[in-house]
Amino acid sequence: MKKEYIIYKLSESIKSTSRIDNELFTKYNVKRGLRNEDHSGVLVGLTQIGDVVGYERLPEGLKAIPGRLLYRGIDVNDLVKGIHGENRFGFEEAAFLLLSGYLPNREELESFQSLIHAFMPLGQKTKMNILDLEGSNVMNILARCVLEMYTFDENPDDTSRDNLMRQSIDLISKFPTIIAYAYNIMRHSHGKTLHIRHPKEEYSIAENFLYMLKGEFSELEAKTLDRALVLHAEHGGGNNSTFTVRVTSSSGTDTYSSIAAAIGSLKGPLHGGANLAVMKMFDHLKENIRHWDKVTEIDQYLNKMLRKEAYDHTGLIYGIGHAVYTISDPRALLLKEMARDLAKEKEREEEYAFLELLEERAIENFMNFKGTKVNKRVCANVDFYSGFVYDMIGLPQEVFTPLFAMSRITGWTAHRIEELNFDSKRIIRPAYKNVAAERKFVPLKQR
Ligand SMILES: CC(=O)SCCNC(=O)CCNC(=O)[C@H](O)C(C)(C)COP(=O)(O)OP(=O)(O)OC[C@H]1O[C@@H](n2cnc3c(N)ncnc32)[C@H](O)[C@@H]1OP(=O)(O)O
Ligand SMILES: O=C([O-])CC(=O)C(=O)O
Repeated sequence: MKKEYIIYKLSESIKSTSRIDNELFTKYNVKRGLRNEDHSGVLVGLTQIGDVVGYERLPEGLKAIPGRLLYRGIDVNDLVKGIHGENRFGFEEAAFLLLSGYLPNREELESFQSLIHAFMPLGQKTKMNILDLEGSNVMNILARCVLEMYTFDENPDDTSRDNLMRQSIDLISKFPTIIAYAYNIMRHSHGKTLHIRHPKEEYSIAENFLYMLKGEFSELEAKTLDRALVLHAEHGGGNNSTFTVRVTSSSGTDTYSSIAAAIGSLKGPLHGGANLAVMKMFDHLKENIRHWDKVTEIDQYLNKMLRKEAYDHTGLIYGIGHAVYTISDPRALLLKEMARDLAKEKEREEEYAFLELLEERAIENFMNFKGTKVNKRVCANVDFYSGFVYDMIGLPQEVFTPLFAMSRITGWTAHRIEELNFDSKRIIRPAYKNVAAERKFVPLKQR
């Protein structure tokens, strides 16, 4: 048999082997996607790190409320506005808060920042290895670099508290360097001059990232990036990538394996990869909708998308909808404010107005399209405006999802530490009901 034919035959078999009737999920009370009938998540763990609030639980059922996000009990709105009100960079502080459970005093913050600076440079060998890592996707290169860090760690498998904390701070510090270098090396493979800049001690993580990525940057760009990093740092234990960290950590595996798995999860377009998917979709809509302010034309196109007749034929409008938030995602509101202000500054108000109208029309068209079949409101999520913000501060699309990882590594490591350190921990192992019939083995010559 030709190799194409055997692949075709095996792939055809998927049609029947992966078909599972919808009614069976109801019959066996299976919580699809670990979600209850009312769309709320199945409770699978307890945490003290982050709280994602989208509804109130009343005796008569769930009541949707405007979304709130808390890091170690502190509202993320207050954190962002508090730090930026003091005109400071805040991502390091958010990382400290998530890892330790409390806000650092000045001396603790300065020591933590020094530690980050000490960990930020890559060893010569890692640098050379990144040069060698061919690839066209920074998330993929990042995951491979993380797996490589295992080799350079003298104590990679030790899950004691001290070692976990050291590894966590090392990863938080090195992600910006790896991502900036990986992007520049990728550009280099397309014929551009290669710049490998050493991180500077006087710079914050946001400034260092911009410096290593593109050399020159403005104060506005660095502060904007810093704010976006604070906003993406943590989202409870249930989001797909953090849950991946918790699942893999519960088996006792090493930090690098667990974090590489989380990077893979975040890359998906339904999760962190949506920030890139939104920008690609936006580029497409800018080209395919002639009048950016004409509601009927926009509605027509969005409906075609929902019917899987246009764009990528998935039926999805990226950046819209969330597993927990229904009325609003607090991060999207802040990013929208940032997008609006930057658009004014960068004279891109027409594009901003189009994106804002797309948000409104997407929500309305989704509700009309699904009708009562989906008894849930949708709202713009964190990924709806972030790509536009990054674009306006001169960041290339290739680093959009890596930036999410560069921030979320803080939440991931905090959750890994928690998973490995609570007394009543247990390996995460849910059940799958087999719904296929049992069959007899048939000897090869009788088939
Ligand atoms: C950082 C983050 O991860 S934020 C999320 C980023 N992802 C995106 O922006 C991708 C687009 N959005 C989505 O795919 C979804 O809204 C998710 C993955 C975020 C949440 O998914 P779920 O919790 O399963 O959504 P929910 O239970 O509300 O879905 C209900 C129905 O609406 C559909 N739906 C949800 N969002 C969308 C959307 N943006 N476009 C079209 N249909 C959607 C679902 O496919 C589902 O349809 P079905 O009942 O026919 O299967
Ligand atoms: O919570 C989720 O499902 C996804 C999300 O918004 C995040 O991880 O930031």
